[in-house]
Amino acid sequence: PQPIRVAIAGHGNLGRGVEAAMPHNPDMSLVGIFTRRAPEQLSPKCPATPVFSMAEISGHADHIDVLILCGGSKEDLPQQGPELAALFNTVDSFDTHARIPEYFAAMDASARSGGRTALISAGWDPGMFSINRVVGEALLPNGDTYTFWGDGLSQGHSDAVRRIPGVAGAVQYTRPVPAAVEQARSGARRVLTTREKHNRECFVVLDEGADADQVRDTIIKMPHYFADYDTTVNFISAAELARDHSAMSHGGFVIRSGNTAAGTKQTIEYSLKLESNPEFTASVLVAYARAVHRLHQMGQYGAKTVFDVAPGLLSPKSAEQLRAEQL
Ligand SMILES: NC(=O)C1=CN([C@@H]2O[C@H](COP(=O)(O)OP(=O)(O)OC[C@H]3O[C@@H](n4cnc5c(N)ncnc54)[C@H](OP(=O)(O)O)[C@@H]3O)[C@@H](O)[C@H]2O)C=CC1
Ligand SMILES: N[C@@H](C[C@H]1CC(C(=O)O)=NO1)C(=O)O
Repeated sequence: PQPIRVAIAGHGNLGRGVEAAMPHNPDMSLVGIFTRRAPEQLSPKCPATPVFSMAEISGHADHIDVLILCGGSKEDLPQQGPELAALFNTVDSFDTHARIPEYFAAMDASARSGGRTALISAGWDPGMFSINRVVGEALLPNGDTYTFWGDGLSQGHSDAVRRIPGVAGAVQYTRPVPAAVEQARSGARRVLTTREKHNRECFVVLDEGADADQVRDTIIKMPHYFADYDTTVNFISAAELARDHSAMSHGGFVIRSGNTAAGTKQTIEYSLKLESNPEFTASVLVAYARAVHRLHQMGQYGAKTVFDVAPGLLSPKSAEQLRAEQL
């Protein structure tokens, strides 16, 4: 069969991660990268990959099977997603959890208008962790679920800080609170508040003349990202950011702790240890691009989430092969 023709919209950490994932997926080919910057500004991993201006993307709809949206969730995807979902089958990693219902509705209307399939909020959280939360509570109805991230770099929170006027560069680390992790693992099933579970720490490079107190205040009060957490903001130089904060490792785990009968304790745990958050997330997006291509061929139009995708659709192997090898 013809390779699945994949393109990237947005060339940042995630977009570069998709480029890195391509050689591991020989049933796919990368046919282009689209950017809002001047194409000649970009240096694709493979110099042969054509780079186009985002402004001309509508002219490429006929030779792209799946467009992987790699923009930022804070500002890019809410605008780019609905525009592109009418023209292309799309996969994205939209992760502003509180806004997922409204984003789903906008993507669903747009994808249906174009007879397209749009898989939103893939990745690991939302994404693989979401699946494990849903399966965990279905399997152990009498139980509690805990999600912990880090210690590591959240790309969504880092992107959100970078969008603040006066910020030239930034990263955000998510730090689980040890006492909360202990509580979750103890099986005591205590309710833990958002603030009790994680602290957040930002390292920010300011533009010349920017007001540090105003930037700190904007971060700490930012709804959906920082308002519900104890957050520390450190101001550093661009050189320090490049030297000390280029690694993007992360990870975390989802625990479902429950009882199947009085006193019979059962625990499910799914964990990730990631040396590169963007490369792992991009690998998830590429597997879901395979599923979206198949869903579209099956006439499954509109917006989907990871809850709607049968695991077998992620695999390049046939259903028969999977039954024989992995069941
Ligand atoms: N669901 C999940 O588990 C996860 C979700 N995510 C999501 O992925 C999103 C993207 O993260 P990430 O790739 O790290 O974000 P980046 O900041 O690296 O990139 C976001 C966009 O900014 C533009 N950009 C990138 N670098 C530059 C630059 N040097 N100068 C100007 N513009 C630039 C690119 O658009 P253009 O090329 O058009 O200029 C790019 O698409 C996050 O906001 C997060 O929400 C991330 C990890 C996990
Ligand atoms: N969406 C997150 C992926 C995980 C990490 C995270 C956090 O550290 O708050 N929440 O979800 C990201 O952008 O890295």
